[in-house]
Amino acid sequence: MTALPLPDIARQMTTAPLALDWVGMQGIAVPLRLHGERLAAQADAGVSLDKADARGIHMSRLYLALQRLAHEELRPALLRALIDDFLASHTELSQRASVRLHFEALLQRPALVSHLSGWKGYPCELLAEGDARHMRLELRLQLAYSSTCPCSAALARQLIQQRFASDFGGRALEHADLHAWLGGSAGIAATPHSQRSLADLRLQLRGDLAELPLLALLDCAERSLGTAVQTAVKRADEQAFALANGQNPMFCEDAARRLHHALAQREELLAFELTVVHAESLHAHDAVARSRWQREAA
Ligand SMILES: Nc1nc2c(ncn2[C@@H]2O[C@H](COP(=O)(O)OP(=O)(O)OP(=O)(O)O)[C@@H](O)[C@H]2O)c(=O)[nH]1
Repeated sequence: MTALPLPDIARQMTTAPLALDWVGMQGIAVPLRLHGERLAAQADAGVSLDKADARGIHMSRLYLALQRLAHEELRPALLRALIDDFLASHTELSQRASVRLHFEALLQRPALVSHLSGWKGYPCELLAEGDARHMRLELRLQLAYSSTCPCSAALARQLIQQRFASDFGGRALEHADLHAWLGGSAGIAATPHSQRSLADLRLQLRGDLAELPLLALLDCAERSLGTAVQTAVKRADEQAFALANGQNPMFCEDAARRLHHALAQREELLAFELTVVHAESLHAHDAVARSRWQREAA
């Protein structure tokens, strides 16, 4: 091949000058290091194109800067360094930069009672965006849980009472009869409906955090709900789950409030927006609640 100079279109001037909010690439495959483990991720990386007459940005420079994700632990400082790299490689062109990472955090979760554990995948998204001075960091987490309808639970209890009145009305109660009745199908004449539900948390993190509080925030959210979906399950675990559901009936409003109150206590957060979706088994549509919070200025 002859060593002719290669045409460089990105360095040309455009004939239709206009600054652009964001230019970059989406869906770049990258490995991440999280808690020392390697994870597969997809990255969206870009910069603003502030120089209105510049033809294009230099995509390869952003792509190459992303390669450090493969070697360094994913923490806020690494994202800050990436934003700085993006801007330093586009000094004439861009004032703002962003990187968004999509990945699944695979975490080992213990069973409720037995000594078993299993793996649970949590869809995550981490966005860092900013200029040379400020960086906004947003962590999006999704977690699944079970919600039992409190209205349905009350209606079921009423039916059980009615069945009790019809089976035992007008006769003296014998402990043994009642015990047997409770343990049979007559004693649970109706069951409340429950459904797999999803919490979608968009959490704005403080910029000065040394580590990503991903696990702590997931734990906090799952604790507040009380009925996170399980991994390894033996009958003893299933019974504990039935108890947790029975003690925790939740409308979508209840779930949103529980999460809100728990997350608003977290020091790592500046703001959040949360959505809970209960994929109703009573209806063919979902019940949804949203809530927002912002830390008051000190
Ligand atoms: N700006 C821009 N580049 C694109 C686009 N689609 C593909 N590319 C390619 O991205 C490649 C990398 O661009 P640059 O980073 O400018 O590559 P380069 O000129 O070899 O690198 P530098 O010498 O660092 O500027 C080029 O081959 C472009 O053709 C696009 O829509 N916009």
